[in-house]
Amino acid sequence: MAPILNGDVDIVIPTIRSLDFLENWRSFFEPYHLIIIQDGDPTKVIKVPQGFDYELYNRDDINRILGPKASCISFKDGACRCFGFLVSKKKFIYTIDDDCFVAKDPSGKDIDALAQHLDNLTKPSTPYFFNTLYDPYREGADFVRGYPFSLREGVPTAVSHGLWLNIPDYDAPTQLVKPRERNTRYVDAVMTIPKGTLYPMCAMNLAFNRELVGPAMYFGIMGDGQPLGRYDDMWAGWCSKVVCDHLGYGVKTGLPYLWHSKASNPFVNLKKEFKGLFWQEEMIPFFQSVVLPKECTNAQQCYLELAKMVKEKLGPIDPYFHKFAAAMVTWIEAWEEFNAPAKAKIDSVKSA
Ligand SMILES: O=c1ccn([C@@H]2O[C@H](COP(=O)(O)OP(=O)(O)O[C@H]3OC[C@H](O)[C@H](O)[C@H]3O)[C@@H](O)[C@H]2O)c(=O)[nH]1
Ligand SMILES: [Mn+2]
Repeated sequence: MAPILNGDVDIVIPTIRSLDFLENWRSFFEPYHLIIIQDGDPTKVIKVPQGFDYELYNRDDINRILGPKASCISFKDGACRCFGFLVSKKKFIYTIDDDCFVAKDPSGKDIDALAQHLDNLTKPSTPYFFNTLYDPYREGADFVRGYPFSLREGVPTAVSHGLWLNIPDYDAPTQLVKPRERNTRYVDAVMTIPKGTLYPMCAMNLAFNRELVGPAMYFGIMGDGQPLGRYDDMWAGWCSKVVCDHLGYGVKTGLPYLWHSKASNPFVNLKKEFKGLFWQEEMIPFFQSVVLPKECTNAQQCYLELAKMVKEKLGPIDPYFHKFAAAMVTWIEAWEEFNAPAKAKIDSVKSA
């Protein structure tokens, strides 16, 4: 793949707090364009540190730009970040939370997380056969004996999922029983998540190829007025993984690390996550059973088919999933409006 230029990347940041953390990233982020999604009170002024090239959207902007379609963008939840994915025109997205800082590798060197993500995204993935020496395209590694030569070309990588030192991304029950647990383990590896395997995608340190999988990176209707929260990235991770598996794209996890500085309130988190803790026992078998039609040849078409399946298969769990399926269609309508001129198969879903 051609080398990535600064102009090929947007950094999307959801914030309901402050952007002071950007000072810590200045040497790595200043050459790139930022898309800041200001959640919460739109009258609050969020200061962007001097010298960054950015566009900032608050709730009033989202409502003005999307009109009635704004109903598919969450309010009072980090899920609002997907508005930035929608309005971006770039090939690559990196999204990061505002309480994440530059981590150091075991040698004490600052980790340029964005550079590692872009390296992950420009090298192939190996979803069809696991390489036990991890990333075979990395300097100093290769495919091990017995690895089929017919599979060594790999497939395009659509998602790069990074990790976090210090505060781990635990669910509320785990946070409650292990309040002082910190992740101090730096694992020097990047792995492809095998085809057919789902994973808990965390959006704290996440990059993806917007052209390959952008339409499937919808973070759902969470937060204010919704029965669920903190399953925004999980939902997007399950949807994007089944879409990548169907389209023959790869998903990687591992390096880079960043430093997650603060734990969110576990009691608030428990309230947000509560229904998800048991609904996920039905959502995950649903995603594991998804078979997308071969006629679906891009992420938009796959996503509209998924929306139909969500309505049919998860709708019986709770009326929320009917709303969710409708929001998935609205998201694709908005995506088409802002991106692909070609009309997706929206009519067929609408008539379903
Ligand atoms: O109402 C809100 C709450 C938060 N944000 C922004 O979202 C980012 C994550 O917020 P926070 O660091 O408080 O949550 P964590 O529990 O650490 O994050 C995990 O869970 C929520 C997300 O899925 C996140 O990706 C996970 O890592 C941060 O930038 C907040 O400012 C918001 O916009 N609106
Ligand atoms: Mn956090």
